[in-house]
Amino acid sequence: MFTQINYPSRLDYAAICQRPALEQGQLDALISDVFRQVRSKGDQALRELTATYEKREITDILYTAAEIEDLASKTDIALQKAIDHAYANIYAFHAAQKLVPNKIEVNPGVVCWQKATGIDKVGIYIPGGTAPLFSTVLMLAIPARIAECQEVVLCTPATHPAIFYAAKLCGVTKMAKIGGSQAIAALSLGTESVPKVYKIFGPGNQYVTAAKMYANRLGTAIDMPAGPSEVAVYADHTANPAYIASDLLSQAEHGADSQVILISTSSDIVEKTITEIKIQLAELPRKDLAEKALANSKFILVNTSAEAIDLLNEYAAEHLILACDDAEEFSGYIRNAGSIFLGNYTPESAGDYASGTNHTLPTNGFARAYSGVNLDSFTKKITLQSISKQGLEQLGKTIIDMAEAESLQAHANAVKIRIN
Ligand SMILES: NC(=O)c1ccc[n+]([C@@H]2O[C@H](COP(=O)([O-])OP(=O)(O)OC[C@H]3O[C@@H](n4cnc5c(N)ncnc54)[C@H](O)[C@@H]3O)[C@@H](O)[C@H]2O)c1
Ligand SMILES: N[C@H](CO)Cc1c[nH]c[nH+]1
Ligand SMILES: [Zn+2]
Repeated sequence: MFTQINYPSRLDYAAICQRPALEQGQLDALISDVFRQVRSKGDQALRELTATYEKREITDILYTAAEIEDLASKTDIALQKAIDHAYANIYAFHAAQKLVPNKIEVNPGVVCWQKATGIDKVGIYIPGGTAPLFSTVLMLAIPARIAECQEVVLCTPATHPAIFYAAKLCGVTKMAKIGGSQAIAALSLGTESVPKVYKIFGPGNQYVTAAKMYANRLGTAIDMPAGPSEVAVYADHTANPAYIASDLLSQAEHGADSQVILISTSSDIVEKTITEIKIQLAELPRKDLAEKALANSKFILVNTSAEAIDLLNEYAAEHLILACDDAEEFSGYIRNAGSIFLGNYTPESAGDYASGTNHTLPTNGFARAYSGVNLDSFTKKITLQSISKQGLEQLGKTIIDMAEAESLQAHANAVKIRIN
């Protein structure tokens, strides 16, 4: 079902950190062909690729305002309330990330500061291959709204009413009926119906993620590689095996190429978690997908918490659950993870939906170098400075000395002409 590894050495870490992946050469060929088709045939390519990869017929690429309104109104009332609650929490957490204006007088008369401006045109991808992830609408459209992005283009292959309800709530009006790598190509290149954007956001399967990385090479910014979901759980003797099993299964059910990892100092916890997984798995509607993901997964026994820390930092999980004594102190030793969940009462699904943090997170070890989506992802920072004549008189010699040493006389002259 999964691989059990007892007391690995550092030499085993590279193999443990491997995620399931499609054959790279074939994936690259598919993605470059999709981009080629979208570049040459625009909307018509989107219709053809949707028929090929999704067995769906589409005529108009964009939803009309009336269609959005109609679909949104079909959302169950209890679900509307849940989405409203999640909206408020996600909004509050992201609004608190706004840059506080801070002018610094670095020398008398020399003042520097920053301002953040929203990226004008952004594309947000909402996954919908095997599950309609309307929660992702909130995760992307809320920070886009707070950042005051001027144009937000939403692409999704899914048609669940809640996607439209969430989009309406967040003020998104441009929605395209397209998914997969063809949606990413459309956002990157532009077509008759889909505007070309400056930055593409959102999670997705390996096709979507590879397409985002391809778009990035063409010059469109992306949030980060946010591919197949994963979770690592660190559990000591204080953990609850039933809770751990539920958390591991919550990410395993995302797709066959998800991966879940349990690292524990207790063989008893590992054994009991395995038993719990079997019990809980049997009841899941997405049992088949979860089972396939478990086949990619690893349960690892380590000697000490220090070894666990080492391995967790190497693995750089998208989600890390710390089911251990003094989880907050333990979290201080974690350098690489997308998002950390502390203690026995913080399930990972809280962050997926409603606690307020963003669920669009780096996978496949990219948490070593990337952050998850946050308000900053939707902004650029512009620096500003204002120098008085007296300020320039004081700073001038430093600038002139440095410019002349770099053999850039015109740079030095721009100061000399003002102060001499
Ligand atoms: N990292 C994160 O932040 C995060 C967040 C949410 C979801 N996810 C992940 O997003 C993924 C969603 O995947 P999904 O497949 O359900 O939806 P998706 O919308 O990402 O992809 C579905 C689309 O992929 C295309 N596709 C499918 N098979 C193809 C093939 N053989 N060739 C070419 N194109 C193909 C189709 O166009 C299809 O509509 C899951 O892996 C999930 O774990 C990640
Ligand atoms: N766990 C996903 C991120 O990897 C996000 C999500 C959305 N809905 C459910 N889960
Ligand atoms: Zn999830």
